[in-house]
Amino acid sequence: MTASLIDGKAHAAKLRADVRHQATRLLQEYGLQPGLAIVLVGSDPASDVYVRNKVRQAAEAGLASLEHRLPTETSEAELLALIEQLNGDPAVHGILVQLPLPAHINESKVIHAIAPSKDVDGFHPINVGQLSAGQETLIPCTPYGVLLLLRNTLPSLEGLHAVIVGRSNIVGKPMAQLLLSEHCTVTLTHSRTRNLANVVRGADIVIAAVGKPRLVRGDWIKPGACVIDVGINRVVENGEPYLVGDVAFNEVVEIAGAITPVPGGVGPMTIACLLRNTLIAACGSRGITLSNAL
Ligand SMILES: NC(=O)C1=CN([C@@H]2O[C@H](COP(=O)(O)OP(=O)(O)OC[C@H]3O[C@@H](n4cnc5c(N)ncnc54)[C@H](OP(=O)(O)O)[C@@H]3O)[C@@H](O)[C@H]2O)C=CC1
Ligand SMILES: Nc1nc(=O)c2c([nH]1)NC[C@@H]1CN(c3ccc(C(=O)N[C@@H](CCC(=O)O)C(=O)O)cc3)C=[N+]21
Repeated sequence: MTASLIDGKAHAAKLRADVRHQATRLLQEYGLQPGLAIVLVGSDPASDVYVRNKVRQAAEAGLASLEHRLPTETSEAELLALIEQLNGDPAVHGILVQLPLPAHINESKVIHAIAPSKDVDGFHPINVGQLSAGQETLIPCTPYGVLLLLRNTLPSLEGLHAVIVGRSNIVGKPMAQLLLSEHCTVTLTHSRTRNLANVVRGADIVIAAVGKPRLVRGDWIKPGACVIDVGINRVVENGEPYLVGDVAFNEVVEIAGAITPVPGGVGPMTIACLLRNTLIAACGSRGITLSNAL
Protein backbone atom coordinates (compact mmCIF):
# COMPACT_ATOMS: atom_id res chain seq x y z
CA MET A 1 0.00 0.00 0.00
CA THR A 2 1.20 3.52 -0.71
CA ALA A 3 0.13 6.30 1.63
CA SER A 4 -1.94 9.21 0.39
CA LEU A 5 -0.12 12.52 0.50
CA ILE A 6 -1.44 15.25 2.80
CA ASP A 7 -1.02 18.45 0.81
CA GLY A 8 -0.16 21.08 3.42
CA LYS A 9 0.51 23.67 0.75
CA ALA A 10 -3.01 23.37 -0.66
CA HIS A 11 -4.66 23.34 2.79
CA ALA A 12 -2.62 26.39 3.79
CA ALA A 13 -3.64 28.25 0.61
CA LYS A 14 -7.31 27.61 1.48
CA LEU A 15 -6.81 28.79 5.05
CA ARG A 16 -5.05 31.97 3.85
CA ALA A 17 -7.88 32.65 1.39
CA ASP A 18 -10.33 32.33 4.29
CA VAL A 19 -8.26 34.75 6.42
CA ARG A 20 -8.17 37.18 3.51
CA HIS A 21 -11.93 36.98 3.04
CA GLN A 22 -12.56 37.61 6.75
CA ALA A 23 -9.97 40.41 6.93
CA THR A 24 -11.70 42.16 4.02
CA ARG A 25 -15.04 41.98 5.85
CA LEU A 26 -13.45 43.21 9.09
CA LEU A 27 -12.10 46.24 7.27
CA GLN A 28 -15.40 46.95 5.48
CA GLU A 29 -17.72 46.40 8.44
CA TYR A 30 -15.59 47.55 11.37
CA GLY A 31 -12.79 49.63 9.79
CA LEU A 32 -10.36 47.23 11.45
CA GLN A 33 -7.21 45.94 9.76
CA PRO A 34 -5.42 43.19 11.72
CA GLY A 35 -1.76 44.12 12.33
CA LEU A 36 1.09 41.68 12.92
CA ALA A 37 4.47 42.79 14.30
CA ILE A 38 7.34 40.40 13.60
CA VAL A 39 10.53 40.89 15.59
CA LEU A 40 13.77 39.31 14.44
CA VAL A 41 16.96 39.74 16.48
CA GLY A 42 20.18 38.92 14.64
CA SER A 43 20.64 37.51 11.17
CA ASP A 44 20.18 33.75 11.10
CA PRO A 45 19.68 32.92 7.37
CA ALA A 46 16.90 30.34 8.04
CA SER A 47 15.00 32.79 10.26
CA ASP A 48 15.44 35.38 7.56
CA VAL A 49 13.59 33.18 5.04
CA TYR A 50 10.73 32.46 7.50
CA VAL A 51 10.31 36.11 8.40
CA ARG A 52 10.26 37.20 4.75
CA ASN A 53 7.64 34.51 3.98
CA LYS A 54 5.52 35.56 6.95
CA VAL A 55 5.60 39.25 5.96
CA ARG A 56 4.71 38.53 2.31
CA GLN A 57 1.88 36.14 3.16
CA ALA A 58 0.48 38.51 5.79
CA ALA A 59 0.27 41.28 3.18
CA GLU A 60 -1.37 38.93 0.66
CA ALA A 61 -4.00 38.01 3.26
CA GLY A 62 -4.87 41.69 3.81
CA LEU A 63 -3.08 42.09 7.15
CA ALA A 64 -0.76 44.95 8.00
CA SER A 65 2.63 43.55 8.88
CA LEU A 66 5.36 45.49 10.59
CA GLU A 67 8.83 44.05 10.57
CA HIS A 68 11.35 44.94 13.29
CA ARG A 69 14.87 43.78 12.54
CA LEU A 70 17.30 44.32 15.37
CA PRO A 71 21.07 43.69 15.40
CA THR A 72 22.47 40.62 17.22
CA GLU A 73 23.98 42.82 19.93
CA THR A 74 20.57 44.27 20.91
CA SER A 75 20.29 44.13 24.70
CA GLU A 76 17.51 42.32 26.53
CA ALA A 77 16.31 45.67 27.92
CA GLU A 78 16.06 47.14 24.41
CA LEU A 79 14.03 44.16 23.19
CA LEU A 80 11.74 44.36 26.23
CA ALA A 81 11.23 48.08 25.58
CA LEU A 82 10.20 47.36 21.97
CA ILE A 83 7.71 44.73 23.17
CA GLU A 84 6.29 47.21 25.69
CA GLN A 85 5.80 49.71 22.84
CA LEU A 86 4.11 47.07 20.63
CA ASN A 87 1.88 45.98 23.55
CA GLY A 88 0.59 49.56 23.75
CA ASP A 89 0.18 50.10 19.99
CA PRO A 90 -3.51 49.83 18.99
CA ALA A 91 -2.57 49.04 15.35
CA VAL A 92 -0.69 45.91 16.47
CA HIS A 93 -2.90 42.92 17.30
CA GLY A 94 -0.28 40.17 17.09
CA ILE A 95 3.37 40.09 18.19
CA LEU A 96 5.77 37.36 17.09
CA VAL A 97 9.36 37.32 18.34
CA GLN A 98 11.25 34.87 16.14
CA LEU A 99 13.01 32.14 18.14
CA PRO A 100 15.74 31.23 18.91
CA LEU A 101 17.03 34.50 20.35
CA PRO A 102 20.75 35.26 20.80
CA ALA A 103 22.19 33.57 23.93
CA HIS A 104 22.47 36.81 25.98
CA ILE A 105 18.68 37.32 25.88
CA ASN A 106 16.43 35.39 28.28
CA GLU A 107 13.76 33.81 26.07
CA SER A 108 11.36 33.18 28.92
CA LYS A 109 11.52 36.84 30.06
CA VAL A 110 10.70 37.96 26.52
CA ILE A 111 7.75 35.57 26.17
CA HIS A 112 6.39 36.75 29.55
CA ALA A 113 6.61 40.38 28.39
CA ILE A 114 4.25 39.93 25.41
CA ALA A 115 0.64 40.85 26.22
CA PRO A 116 -1.22 37.49 26.30
CA SER A 117 -3.98 38.95 24.08
CA LYS A 118 -1.34 39.72 21.39
CA ASP A 119 0.62 36.49 21.81
CA VAL A 120 -0.13 34.96 18.39
CA ASP A 121 2.50 32.24 19.01
CA GLY A 122 0.53 31.04 22.06
CA PHE A 123 3.74 30.77 24.12
CA HIS A 124 2.80 33.04 27.08
CA PRO A 125 2.17 31.04 30.29
CA ILE A 126 -1.39 32.44 30.48
CA ASN A 127 -2.16 31.00 27.04
CA VAL A 128 -0.28 27.76 27.77
CA GLY A 129 -2.36 27.37 30.95
CA GLN A 130 -5.62 28.08 29.15
CA LEU A 131 -4.79 25.52 26.47
CA SER A 132 -4.00 22.88 29.11
CA ALA A 133 -7.26 23.67 30.92
CA GLY A 134 -9.12 23.13 27.65
CA GLN A 135 -10.21 26.78 27.45
CA GLU A 136 -10.42 28.88 24.32
CA THR A 137 -7.12 30.67 23.71
CA LEU A 138 -4.48 31.55 21.12
CA ILE A 139 -3.11 28.14 20.07
CA PRO A 140 0.56 27.70 19.03
CA CYS A 141 0.66 27.84 15.21
CA THR A 142 2.43 24.55 14.41
CA PRO A 143 0.26 22.25 16.56
CA TYR A 144 -2.80 24.21 15.37
CA GLY A 145 -1.79 23.56 11.75
CA VAL A 146 -1.18 19.86 12.45
CA LEU A 147 -4.62 19.56 14.07
CA LEU A 148 -6.30 21.11 11.02
CA LEU A 149 -4.47 18.66 8.73
CA LEU A 150 -5.52 15.69 10.91
CA ARG A 151 -9.16 16.82 11.00
CA ASN A 152 -9.10 17.06 7.21
CA THR A 153 -7.51 13.64 6.77
CA LEU A 154 -9.24 11.39 9.32
CA PRO A 155 -13.00 10.87 9.71
CA SER A 156 -12.66 11.12 13.52
CA LEU A 157 -9.81 11.52 16.00
CA GLU A 158 -11.75 10.21 18.99
CA GLY A 159 -10.16 7.24 20.74
CA LEU A 160 -7.16 7.05 18.38
CA HIS A 161 -3.70 6.51 19.87
CA ALA A 162 -1.47 9.47 19.00
CA VAL A 163 2.26 9.16 19.65
CA ILE A 164 4.15 12.46 19.60
CA VAL A 165 7.93 12.28 19.29
CA GLY A 166 9.41 15.42 20.89
CA ARG A 167 8.24 17.35 24.00
CA SER A 168 9.22 20.95 23.23
CA ASN A 169 7.14 23.84 24.51
CA ILE A 170 6.50 25.06 20.97
CA VAL A 171 5.41 21.79 19.32
CA GLY A 172 5.24 18.53 21.33
CA LYS A 173 3.58 19.69 24.57
CA PRO A 174 0.87 21.92 23.06
CA MET A 175 0.24 19.19 20.43
CA ALA A 176 -0.44 16.73 23.26
CA GLN A 177 -2.94 19.13 24.88
CA LEU A 178 -4.78 19.71 21.62
CA LEU A 179 -5.06 16.00 20.81
CA LEU A 180 -6.26 15.25 24.35
CA SER A 181 -9.02 17.81 23.78
CA GLU A 182 -9.88 15.87 20.62
CA HIS A 183 -10.23 12.71 22.78
CA CYS A 184 -7.13 10.97 21.44
CA THR A 185 -5.13 8.71 23.73
CA VAL A 186 -1.83 10.59 23.82
CA THR A 187 1.72 9.38 24.39
CA LEU A 188 4.44 12.04 24.57
CA THR A 189 7.91 10.64 23.88
CA HIS A 190 11.39 12.20 23.98
CA SER A 191 15.12 11.49 23.98
CA ARG A 192 14.95 9.35 27.16
CA THR A 193 12.04 7.21 25.99
CA ARG A 194 12.93 3.51 26.05
CA ASN A 195 12.10 1.38 23.01
CA LEU A 196 10.83 4.36 21.03
CA ALA A 197 10.28 2.22 17.93
CA ASN A 198 7.96 -0.08 19.88
CA VAL A 199 5.98 2.82 21.33
CA VAL A 200 5.52 4.31 17.85
CA ARG A 201 4.38 0.90 16.52
CA GLY A 202 1.24 1.24 18.64
CA ALA A 203 0.25 4.59 17.10
CA ASP A 204 -2.71 5.35 14.84
CA ILE A 205 -1.29 8.89 14.54
CA VAL A 206 2.45 9.64 14.61
CA ILE A 207 3.70 13.20 15.01
CA ALA A 208 7.44 13.63 14.60
CA ALA A 209 8.86 16.90 16.00
CA VAL A 210 12.42 16.08 16.89
CA GLY A 211 14.92 17.84 14.63
CA LYS A 212 16.73 14.62 13.63
CA PRO A 213 16.72 13.81 9.90
CA ARG A 214 14.74 10.61 9.08
CA LEU A 215 14.65 9.36 12.70
CA VAL A 216 11.27 7.64 12.27
CA ARG A 217 11.68 4.54 10.07
CA GLY A 218 9.30 2.50 7.97
CA ASP A 219 9.34 -0.50 10.32
CA TRP A 220 8.18 1.73 13.24
CA ILE A 221 4.84 2.41 11.57
CA LYS A 222 1.59 0.49 12.05
CA PRO A 223 0.16 -0.20 8.57
CA GLY A 224 -2.37 2.49 7.65
CA ALA A 225 -1.28 4.99 10.36
CA CYS A 226 -1.41 8.73 9.73
CA VAL A 227 2.09 10.25 9.88
CA ILE A 228 2.71 13.98 10.36
CA ASP A 229 6.28 15.17 9.88
CA VAL A 230 7.00 18.49 11.61
CA GLY A 231 10.79 18.29 11.23
CA ILE A 232 12.68 20.77 9.09
CA ASN A 233 16.31 19.68 8.69
CA ARG A 234 18.77 21.16 6.25
CA VAL A 235 21.15 18.47 5.01
CA VAL A 236 23.70 18.24 2.20
CA GLU A 237 23.64 14.96 0.28
CA ASN A 238 25.67 14.21 -2.84
CA GLY A 239 26.82 17.81 -2.71
CA GLU A 240 23.23 19.12 -2.91
CA PRO A 241 21.39 20.99 -0.11
CA TYR A 242 18.05 19.34 0.84
CA LEU A 243 15.24 19.97 3.29
CA VAL A 244 14.30 16.70 5.00
CA GLY A 245 11.89 15.86 7.78
CA ASP A 246 12.18 13.73 10.92
CA VAL A 247 10.54 10.83 9.03
CA ALA A 248 12.25 8.52 6.51
CA PHE A 249 9.66 9.45 3.88
CA ASN A 250 10.59 6.85 1.23
CA GLU A 251 10.22 4.01 3.72
CA VAL A 252 7.18 5.29 5.61
CA VAL A 253 5.17 6.17 2.49
CA GLU A 254 5.02 2.41 1.71
CA ILE A 255 3.42 1.54 5.09
CA ALA A 256 1.40 4.54 6.31
CA GLY A 257 -2.18 5.38 5.30
CA ALA A 258 -1.41 9.10 4.94
CA ILE A 259 1.72 11.21 5.30
CA THR A 260 2.82 14.86 5.09
CA PRO A 261 5.78 15.72 2.85
CA VAL A 262 8.67 18.04 3.78
CA PRO A 263 8.65 20.66 2.36
CA GLY A 264 4.99 21.35 1.58
CA GLY A 265 3.44 19.75 4.69
CA VAL A 266 3.26 21.33 8.13
CA GLY A 267 5.47 24.37 7.38
CA PRO A 268 3.00 26.28 5.19
CA MET A 269 0.21 25.52 7.69
CA THR A 270 2.25 27.09 10.51
CA ILE A 271 2.35 30.42 8.69
CA ALA A 272 -1.33 30.26 7.69
CA CYS A 273 -2.25 29.63 11.34
CA LEU A 274 -0.15 32.61 12.42
CA LEU A 275 -2.26 34.79 10.11
CA ARG A 276 -5.44 33.22 11.47
CA ASN A 277 -4.29 33.88 15.06
CA THR A 278 -3.65 37.52 14.16
CA LEU A 279 -7.20 37.77 12.79
CA ILE A 280 -8.56 36.17 16.00
CA ALA A 281 -6.51 38.57 18.16
CA ALA A 282 -7.75 41.58 16.16
CA CYS A 283 -11.37 40.47 16.59
CA GLY A 284 -10.74 39.90 20.29
CA SER A 285 -9.42 43.46 20.69
CA ARG A 286 -12.86 44.81 19.69
CA GLY A 287 -14.99 42.10 21.23
CA ILE A 288 -15.94 40.75 17.79
CA THR A 289 -16.59 37.00 17.75
CA LEU A 290 -15.19 35.57 14.54
CA SER A 291 -17.78 32.84 14.02
CA ASN A 292 -20.77 35.03 14.92
CA ALA A 293 -19.86 38.37 13.46
CA LEU A 294 -18.23 37.24 10.24
N1 LIG B 1 7.21 22.92 10.27
C1 LIG B 1 7.16 23.87 11.18
O1 LIG B 1 6.36 24.76 11.10
C2 LIG B 1 8.07 23.81 12.35
C3 LIG B 1 9.09 22.91 12.34
N2 LIG B 1 9.91 22.78 13.41
C4 LIG B 1 10.91 21.71 13.33
O2 LIG B 1 10.48 20.62 14.15
C5 LIG B 1 11.59 19.98 14.75
C6 LIG B 1 11.45 20.03 16.26
O3 LIG B 1 11.44 21.36 16.68
P1 LIG B 1 11.37 21.78 18.25
O4 LIG B 1 10.21 21.11 18.87
O5 LIG B 1 11.51 23.23 18.30
O6 LIG B 1 12.75 21.07 18.74
P2 LIG B 1 13.47 21.00 20.16
O7 LIG B 1 14.92 20.80 19.86
O8 LIG B 1 13.03 22.09 21.05
O9 LIG B 1 12.90 19.63 20.78
C7 LIG B 1 13.23 18.40 20.22
C8 LIG B 1 12.56 17.27 21.00
O10 LIG B 1 12.94 16.04 20.41
C9 LIG B 1 13.42 15.16 21.41
N3 LIG B 1 14.45 14.29 20.87
C10 LIG B 1 15.71 14.61 20.46
N4 LIG B 1 16.36 13.52 20.02
C11 LIG B 1 15.50 12.49 20.14
C12 LIG B 1 15.59 11.11 19.86
N5 LIG B 1 16.70 10.57 19.34
N6 LIG B 1 14.52 10.33 20.12
C13 LIG B 1 13.39 10.86 20.62
N7 LIG B 1 13.25 12.18 20.91
C14 LIG B 1 14.29 12.96 20.67
C15 LIG B 1 13.97 16.05 22.52
O11 LIG B 1 13.95 15.31 23.71
P3 LIG B 1 14.43 15.93 25.14
O12 LIG B 1 13.30 16.81 25.57
O13 LIG B 1 14.57 14.72 26.00
O14 LIG B 1 15.69 16.66 24.88
C16 LIG B 1 12.99 17.21 22.48
O15 LIG B 1 11.87 16.95 23.28
C17 LIG B 1 12.82 20.72 14.19
O16 LIG B 1 13.26 20.04 13.04
C18 LIG B 1 12.26 22.08 13.81
O17 LIG B 1 13.01 22.69 12.79
C19 LIG B 1 9.73 23.53 14.55
C20 LIG B 1 8.74 24.47 14.60
C21 LIG B 1 7.86 24.71 13.49
N1 LIG C 1 8.36 32.63 17.56
C1 LIG C 1 8.47 31.65 16.66
N2 LIG C 1 7.36 31.09 16.14
C2 LIG C 1 7.46 30.09 15.21
O1 LIG C 1 6.41 29.56 14.74
C3 LIG C 1 8.76 29.66 14.79
C4 LIG C 1 9.87 30.29 15.37
N3 LIG C 1 9.71 31.27 16.30
N4 LIG C 1 11.12 29.91 15.02
C5 LIG C 1 11.36 28.89 14.00
C6 LIG C 1 10.21 27.91 13.88
C7 LIG C 1 10.18 27.19 12.55
N5 LIG C 1 8.98 27.63 11.88
C8 LIG C 1 8.65 27.35 10.55
C9 LIG C 1 7.66 28.01 9.86
C10 LIG C 1 7.41 27.77 8.53
C11 LIG C 1 8.15 26.84 7.82
C12 LIG C 1 7.90 26.64 6.36
O2 LIG C 1 7.13 27.33 5.75
N6 LIG C 1 8.55 25.65 5.73
C13 LIG C 1 8.44 25.35 4.31
C14 LIG C 1 9.82 25.34 3.64
C15 LIG C 1 10.58 26.62 3.79
C16 LIG C 1 12.02 26.49 3.27
O3 LIG C 1 12.17 26.15 2.07
O4 LIG C 1 12.93 26.73 4.05
C17 LIG C 1 7.83 23.98 4.11
O5 LIG C 1 7.94 23.16 5.04
O6 LIG C 1 7.27 23.74 3.04
C18 LIG C 1 9.13 26.15 8.50
C19 LIG C 1 9.37 26.39 9.84
C20 LIG C 1 8.33 28.50 12.69
N7 LIG C 1 8.95 28.67 13.84
